[in-house]
Amino acid sequence: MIYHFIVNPRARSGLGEMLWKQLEPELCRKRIDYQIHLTTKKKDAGKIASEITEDGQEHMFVVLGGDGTLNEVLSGIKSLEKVTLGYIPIGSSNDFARGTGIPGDPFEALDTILSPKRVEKMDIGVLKREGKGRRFAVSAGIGFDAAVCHEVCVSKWKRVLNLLKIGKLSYAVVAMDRIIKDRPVKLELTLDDGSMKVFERTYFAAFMNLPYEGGGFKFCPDASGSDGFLDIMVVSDLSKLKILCLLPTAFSGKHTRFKGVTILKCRSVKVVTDRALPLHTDGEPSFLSKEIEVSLEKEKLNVIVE
Ligand SMILES: Nc1ncnc2c1ncn2[C@@H]1O[C@H](COP(=O)(O)OP(=O)(O)OP(=O)(O)O)[C@@H](O)[C@H]1O
Repeated sequence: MIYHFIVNPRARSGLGEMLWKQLEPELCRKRIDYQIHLTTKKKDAGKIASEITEDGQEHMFVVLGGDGTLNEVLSGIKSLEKVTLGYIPIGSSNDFARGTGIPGDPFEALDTILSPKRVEKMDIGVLKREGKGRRFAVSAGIGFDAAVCHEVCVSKWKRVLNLLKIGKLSYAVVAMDRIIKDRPVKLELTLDDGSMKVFERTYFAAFMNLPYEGGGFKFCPDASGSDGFLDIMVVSDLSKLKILCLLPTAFSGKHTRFKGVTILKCRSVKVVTDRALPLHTDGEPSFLSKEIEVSLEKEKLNVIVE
């Protein structure tokens, strides 16, 4: 089967193009049958994936980019179960690779794809708002973490820190700023078992398919991309000072000990807030909303993990 390489040359401020130039000779040397699809702008990766999968046949994709490019590819795939995905992580946050165990080194990741030992059937999440769905592989969120994604996308910090090779710090820098500015909301969760949980002063809720988001925050240490469940983390009823203390401990997953951090598991959840909040899927910001539904797609995606 032909390998479709979908490459974001602009990932990590231009590193994508440089790495592709280093990896391509390896494909030629190994006489791999491949086709290259370079993105030229936002949303291109989704269009490419959609066009390739339109024929309803099985396909092999290799995504070279960050979590954002991977998310766009997911959104374009017609039938998830007909695609086998290899991933070469070169973004600034790389939470998909971190959460699945895909090698962080691009050459090692390419070797894994070309000689796979394990292909996992992975859950893919979907966030629905006003009847429209957006897929995610890592996480979706409402509130503070989504506001951080919005701001990282427009802030100069990510570009500057990427150039210094510490791009993942951009989330931490912007997070500090948002904590100071954001106001809490009332949040109601209705889980698929019928139970309802109400949180009076909520800063954010993260719906995690994998353990990490935001460049290494281990928000749901027990999340697994193949268990058929979403893990939810709600941060509520805490002072801003406590949130500031809590965030660094989330890098190791120790934040779950704090009173005010609630972890839940479900297959689907309805979310209502008393004020419209920003949303994100895999760090890609989307609209503001007061009512969303988060669940898993019925079809699973075949992901080369080892
Ligand atoms: N050729 C392109 N030019 C400009 N933007 C692009 C291009 N291709 C993709 N994009 C956009 O760039 C954004 C970020 O890309 P990507 O996720 O690959 O890298 P990153 O931001 O460095 O990594 P991460 O998402 O892990 O932080 C995505 O939202 C995507 O839509």
